[in-house]
Amino acid sequence: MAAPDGRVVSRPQRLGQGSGRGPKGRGACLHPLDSLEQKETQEQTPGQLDMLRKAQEFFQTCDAEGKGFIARKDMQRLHKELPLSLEELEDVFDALDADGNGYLTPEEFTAGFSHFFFRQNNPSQEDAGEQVAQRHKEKVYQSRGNEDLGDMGEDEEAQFQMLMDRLGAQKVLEDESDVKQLWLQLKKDEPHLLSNFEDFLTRIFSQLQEAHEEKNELEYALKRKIAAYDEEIQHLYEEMEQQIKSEKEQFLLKDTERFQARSQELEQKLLCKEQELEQLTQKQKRLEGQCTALHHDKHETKAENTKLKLTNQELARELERTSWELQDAQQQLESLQQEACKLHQEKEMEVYRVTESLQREKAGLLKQLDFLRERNKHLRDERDICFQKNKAATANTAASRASWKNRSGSVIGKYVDGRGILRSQSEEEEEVFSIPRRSSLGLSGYPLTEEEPGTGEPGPGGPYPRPLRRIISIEEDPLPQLLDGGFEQPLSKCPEEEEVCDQGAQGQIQEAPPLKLTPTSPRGQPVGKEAVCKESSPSAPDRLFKIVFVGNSAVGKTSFLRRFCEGRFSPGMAATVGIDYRVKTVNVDDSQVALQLWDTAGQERYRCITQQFFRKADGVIVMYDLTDKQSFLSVRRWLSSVEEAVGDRVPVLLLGNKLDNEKEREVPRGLGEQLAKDNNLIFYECSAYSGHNTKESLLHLARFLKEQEDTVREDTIQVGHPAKKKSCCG
Ligand SMILES: Nc1nc2c(ncn2[C@@H]2O[C@H](COP(=O)(O)OP(=O)(O)OP(=O)(O)O)[C@@H](O)[C@H]2O)c(=O)[nH]1
Ligand SMILES: [Ca+2]
Ligand SMILES: [Mg+2]
Repeated sequence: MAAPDGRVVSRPQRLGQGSGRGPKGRGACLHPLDSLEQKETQEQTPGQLDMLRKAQEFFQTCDAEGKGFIARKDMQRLHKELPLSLEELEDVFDALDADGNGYLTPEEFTAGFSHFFFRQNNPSQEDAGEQVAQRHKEKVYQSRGNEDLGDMGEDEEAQFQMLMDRLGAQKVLEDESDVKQLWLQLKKDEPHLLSNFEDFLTRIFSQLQEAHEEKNELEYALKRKIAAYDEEIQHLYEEMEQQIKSEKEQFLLKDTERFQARSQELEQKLLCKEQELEQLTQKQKRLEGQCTALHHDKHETKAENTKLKLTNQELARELERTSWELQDAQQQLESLQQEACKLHQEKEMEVYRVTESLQREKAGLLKQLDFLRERNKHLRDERDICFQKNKAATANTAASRASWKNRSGSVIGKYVDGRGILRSQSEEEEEVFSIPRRSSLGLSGYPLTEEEPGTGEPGPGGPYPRPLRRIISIEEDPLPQLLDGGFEQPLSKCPEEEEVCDQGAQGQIQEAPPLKLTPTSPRGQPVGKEAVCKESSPSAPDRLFKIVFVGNSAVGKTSFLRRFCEGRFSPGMAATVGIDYRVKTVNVDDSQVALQLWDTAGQERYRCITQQFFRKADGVIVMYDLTDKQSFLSVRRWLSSVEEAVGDRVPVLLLGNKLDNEKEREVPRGLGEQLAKDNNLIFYECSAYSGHNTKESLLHLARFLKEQEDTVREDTIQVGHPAKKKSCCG
C-alpha cells in the first residue's frame, strides 16, 4: 500500500511493525466508528450524536480507502460536501491536526470537527463549559418531552436519564423506552426492588458494554487486518506490476536486440544475395556474349568446314592419283631393284668363276712345274754333277718356260732373272732357304717353307736351294680390281672344284712358284701359294663375301687361313709379301657362301697396300697374337685404319691367335673381350695350330654378313641408302 509520501513499500508487514509511523501508533487502533459510538454512548447528547455521525460520515468520505487516518490531500474530498474552499479546508486540516504530525486520526477528526461544527453553528459557545450547559439544557428539554409522553415526572425522568448515563446505556441500548417503562413501573409499584433492578441493569450494561467493546475491538482488529492484507496485496500487486513491467521491458529489450540482430543478419544475407545475383547477372551477360561469339564462330567454322571438305575431296582425289602413281613407281622400282640384284649376283658369280678359273689355270701350271721339276731332277740325276752348268739344262728350262707361257696365257709370272735367264731350281731353293724368317726381300721374294702335308713338323730347311723370285708390283696389283669384279672374259664353270686355294697370280705378277717335286721335298711350294683343296659341294655358292685379314706380322694370319682352308698347320711360315687370297665356300644356314679371304702382309711397309683393300671389303678380320702384347696394342691402330677407309659399315672379327700356347700368354682374355665390346666387334680366341675356333669364328662372321645382306635386300624402300651396320657382338 502506498505510504503517505507516495513511495512504494516492498514489505507491507513493516507498516504494522513500524513505530509511530502513521497515526495508528496508539489511539488509532480503534475504528473511527467505534470511537464515535463509544463517545456517543458515553457522553454525547443526541445533537452530539448527530454531529458525531456527521463527523463519521465526513471521515469516511475523506478516508475512502479505509486507511484509518486522513492525510492533508484527503481533506480535499470534502470540497464537494462542504461549502469550503480548498484553502479553507487546508486551514481546517491544520486546525484539526492537534499534534501536527500531518495525519488526522478519527479522534482528532471527531474532536476537532465537533468543535469546529459547534463553533460554526453556535459561534458564542466557545468553551466546554458552555457546551456542557448546552447539553444540559438539551437534556432537560428532552426529559420534558418524555414526561409529556409517558406522564413521567421531571425528576423521575432526570433520575432515569442519570441512571442511563451512569450505566452508559446509550451505547448499548437503542431503544430505552421499554427499560424506562419497566423502571417507572417498578419505582411506582415496587420501589424496594428498584435498587436491585438498577444493580441488575448496571451489571447487564457493564457486561453488554464489555461485549460491545470487545466486539468493537475485534471489528477494529479485523479491519486493521483487512487493511494490512489490502496493503500487502497492494504491495504485491505493485511489486508484481513492477516485475511484469521490468520483465516486459527486458523481454522487449531482448526481443528488440534479437530482432535487430536478426534483421542485421537478414540484411547481410540480402546484401550477399544481391551481390551474388549481380555476379550471376554479369556471368550470364558474359556467357551470352560468348554464346553469341560462338554462334558467330560456328557459322564461320561451318563455312570453313564446307570449304575444307571440298578441299579435302580434291586432295583425296589427288592423293588417289598420286598413290596410283606411287604404286606404279614402286613397281618399277621393285623391278629395277630385282634387276640390279640379279646383275649384282651375276657379277659376283662371274668374279667367283674368274677366281675359280684362275685357280684351275694356276693348278695346271703348277702341275707343269712339278713335271718340269721332276724332269729336271731326273736330268740332274742322270748327268754328272760336274756338268750342272750345262747349256742343255738352260735350253731345257727355256723350253719349259715357253710352254708355260703358251698355257697359262701369261697368267703366271716370269721366272726369269734380270738377264732373262731362268735360274735352276737348285739356285732358287738355295736362295729361298738362305732367306731368314721375316725376310726383308721386300716385294720380290717368296721364301719357301712348305712342309709335307700331314706332318706337323716344319721342313728341314730344304735340301734344294731354289733361286726362285716372285715379283709383285704394288702399283699394278690386280687384286683390288679383282675385288671389283672387273673381269671381262667369260670363264668356264667347274662345279666340282668348290674350294680353291689360289695364289694372287696374274699377268702382272711375276712370281717363281717353287715346285713340289717329291714328297721328300717338303719345301717345294712357296709361302702364299694355296693348295687346291677339293671338297664335294652340292651346288654353286649363292653369294660371295670379300674378307680382308689384317694384323701385325707373325700373329699367324697365313697359318690361320691355311688351317681354315686346308685343315692343316705349317710351322715356320715365311712372312707374307704384298697380298694373297684364298677362296672357300662354306655352308651357312642352308646356303652356300663363298668367302674370298685376303691375306695381307703384316709388315709395316705393306700397310699402304692393305689400306686399299679395305674399301672393297665386306668384312674385316683383325688378328693379334695373345702371346705378344705388342700385337694386341696394335689392334686399335688396325681398327682405326679400317674405320678410316670404310667407316663403321663393315663388320669386324677380332681374333686372338695362338691359344694353344697358353704358357706364354701375355694378353688376358678379358682385355680382348673388353676391346671387342667397346668397339662392337665379334671376338674369338683361336689357334691356327690346333684349329680351335677357326671354323667357328669365320662361320660367325659369314652368318653375320649373310644376315646383314638379307636385311638389306628385304629393305626395298631404302634402296640406294647404305645399309646400317648391324651389331657384330650380338
Ligand atoms: N704356337 C702357334 N704358333 C703359330 C700359330 N699360328 C702361327 N704360328 C706361328 O707364328 C709364326 C707366324 O705365322 P704366319 O702365319 O706367317 O704369320 P703372319 O701373320 O702371316 O705374318 P705376316 O705374313 O708377316 O703378316 C709362324 O712361325 C707360325 O708357325 C698358332 O696358332 N700357334
Ligand atoms: Ca494529528
Ligand atoms: Mg702371312
